[in-house]
Amino acid sequence: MTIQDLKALGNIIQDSISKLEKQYKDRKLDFPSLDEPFSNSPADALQSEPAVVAALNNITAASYQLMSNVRSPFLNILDASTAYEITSCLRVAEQCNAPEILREAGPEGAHISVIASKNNLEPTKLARIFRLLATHHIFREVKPDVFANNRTSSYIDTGKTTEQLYELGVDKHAGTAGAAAFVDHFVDEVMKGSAYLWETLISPEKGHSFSNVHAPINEAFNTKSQFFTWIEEPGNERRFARYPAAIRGTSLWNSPSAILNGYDWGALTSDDLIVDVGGGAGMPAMHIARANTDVKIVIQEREQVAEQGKQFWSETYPDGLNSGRVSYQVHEFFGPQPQKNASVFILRTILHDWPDSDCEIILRHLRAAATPKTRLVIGDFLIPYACPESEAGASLEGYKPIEAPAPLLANLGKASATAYALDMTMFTNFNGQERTLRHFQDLTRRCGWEAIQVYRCDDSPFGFLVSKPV
Ligand SMILES: C[S@@+](CC[C@H](N)C(=O)[O-])C[C@H]1O[C@@H](n2cnc3c(N)ncnc32)[C@H](O)[C@@H]1O
Repeated sequence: MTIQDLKALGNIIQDSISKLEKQYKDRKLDFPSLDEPFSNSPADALQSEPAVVAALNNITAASYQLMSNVRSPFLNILDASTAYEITSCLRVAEQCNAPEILREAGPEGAHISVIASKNNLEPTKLARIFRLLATHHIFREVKPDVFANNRTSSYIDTGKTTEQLYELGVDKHAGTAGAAAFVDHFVDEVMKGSAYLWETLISPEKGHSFSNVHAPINEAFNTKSQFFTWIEEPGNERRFARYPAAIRGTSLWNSPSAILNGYDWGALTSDDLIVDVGGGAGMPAMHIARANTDVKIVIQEREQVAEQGKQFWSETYPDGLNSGRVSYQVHEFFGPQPQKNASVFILRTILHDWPDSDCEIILRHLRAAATPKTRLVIGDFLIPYACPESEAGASLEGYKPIEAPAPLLANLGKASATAYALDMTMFTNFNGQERTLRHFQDLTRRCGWEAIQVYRCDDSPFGFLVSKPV
């Protein structure tokens, strides 16, 4: 990197800010302030517009690349070596219900002793934890030892009162979109599992294995159970209870309409049936059901999760279930598929949970139940390389590699980082993985499906791959 390259990065930032300014000015809005709590305002909603997303991605990628260039290698590597401290501190803040306590305190904030006493914790230790977070722009220290929410910290506010939260046996995440549960899952079992990545790689038994019980989480928690079995075992009650809410949170990592752009749902009629295989609490299905009020949807899940899902629907969109248009079916996807007349099978964030050999079993069962008109919609990250794709890339209708202006990394670096973090999470929990488009094309072809189209929002590497039976 030369001074010219630094200037080029600076120019990308300047240009992108000018584009943002125009988008906001045109609508007579101001850009949301980091100091203010998140609200579902028009200014917030504008952040999902493709032109705005493109500018935000360029700013994110360029500023992180600029920062990485100008800092000393030792400080860069030290930051990377201690990133887990942010994770640990975030866990404390979430467990303490700090976003909710600070919402009630208002913009003036609350002295750390308020958070400490509500949680029976030592206040000076807690202040240091919140100061680290504030230094990373999560919470604000408005006066010495007085903290307030900011845009980022308030995003994991469940909206519940502190009185509700400290009631015995309360389900903190019930009825929420899942942001806090998502954090809670990552900062607990995923972080602990991830700490054993190296031990797993060098394990004579697990290192070269693609078995679903040879994941870092198996090493970390000394268990031989696959993740979905393990999380239902005694001792994991809290983890299991929050898991469906955490999965709801996966609908927040790109614009809420991403699933709606994932297929031509509007073309489906009341004669059509969508089968959401491993549909979880059914957040993506709920988006589809609200947008297309004709189509029928069956959400298939394991028994306990189906019960959790029904509970969530009855709290948030009871009409879906009451009208009979949406229903849950208990089904394990490693067995034969009972729905033989589906227009669409959805597998959203399912295949990334499993190594290839397990995905093949799932895909073959769906293929056996497919009619010639059935379409398979796989929703997962389509992992870009960190270099220009050229001959390594795949091509398919609707697929275009990310176009990053030089000298940005070809995959937009920090702006695409979630995809790679999720890839490592899939490794950690399941010995699963996120896949490139070509990997998906090969995998589906082996199971009697032909990939025909990609639908992807421009805002992230997350995409929807449509296949037809061959
Ligand atoms: C990552 S979640 C995805 C949920 C949903 N598709 C979504 O995108 O929100 C994976 C889901 O697979 C379900 N699952 C795991 N093993 C299963 C099995 N053998 N049969 C059916 N569902 C299973 C889990 O209960 C979990 O809800």
